[in-house]
Amino acid sequence: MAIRFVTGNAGKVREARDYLAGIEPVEQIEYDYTEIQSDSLEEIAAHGAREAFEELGSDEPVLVDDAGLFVDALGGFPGPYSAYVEDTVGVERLWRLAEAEENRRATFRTVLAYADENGTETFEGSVAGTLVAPRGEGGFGYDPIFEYNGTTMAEMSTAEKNAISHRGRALATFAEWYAGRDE
Ligand SMILES: O=c1[nH]c(=O)c2ncn([C@@H]3O[C@H](COP(=O)(O)OP(=O)(O)OP(=O)(O)O)[C@@H](O)[C@H]3O)c2[nH]1
Ligand SMILES: [Mg+2]
Repeated sequence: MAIRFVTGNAGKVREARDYLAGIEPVEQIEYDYTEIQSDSLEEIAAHGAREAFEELGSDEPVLVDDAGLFVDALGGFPGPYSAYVEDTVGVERLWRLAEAEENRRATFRTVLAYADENGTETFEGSVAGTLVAPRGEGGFGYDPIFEYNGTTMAEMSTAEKNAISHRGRALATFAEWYAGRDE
């Protein structure tokens, strides 16, 4: 059965399709579920997936992805507020904030929430890296300033990014659970 990926972010869809190719088709649905205010990506994603599954109707499962960039020297900022900060401060100025710090380590986290008639399951993935001056044309969001092993995520192909990224890791855990679930 197709999985309805509820998101306005085409980059997330590209990565999920690349990872789940041969497992299940992924359909993008642009439904604006409530992103509750919380420190927990898991709570935000699980709440969104449940709401979307109930509001959208039909029995096809839904998937929601809530992600954030946690900068060590900034106490984890912007974290769950990463989309708001991308829109207001912007990626370039967030880099300039980090540039002033000696410690430029950051972690990207994503929580995937899957909801169907049996309930809601969540899957987390994270990756630690270093913030750098923007490089690369691929990816989306903060990818140009997030370096992993000498390469920014915007310099990677979708498959290369999936092999190391927070989302790729969450998708791997999800795919393993999905293959073993009772239908
Ligand atoms: O460098 C990045 N590499 C990634 O892999 C990645 N994944 C998400 N993001 C950014 O982090 C915020 C998440 O917010 P978010 O989870 O609410 O997503 P969104 O608002 O873009 O879409 P959605 O809520 O409709 O799914 C947004 O600013 C995204 O651009 C990423 N940046
Ligand atoms: Mg969002």
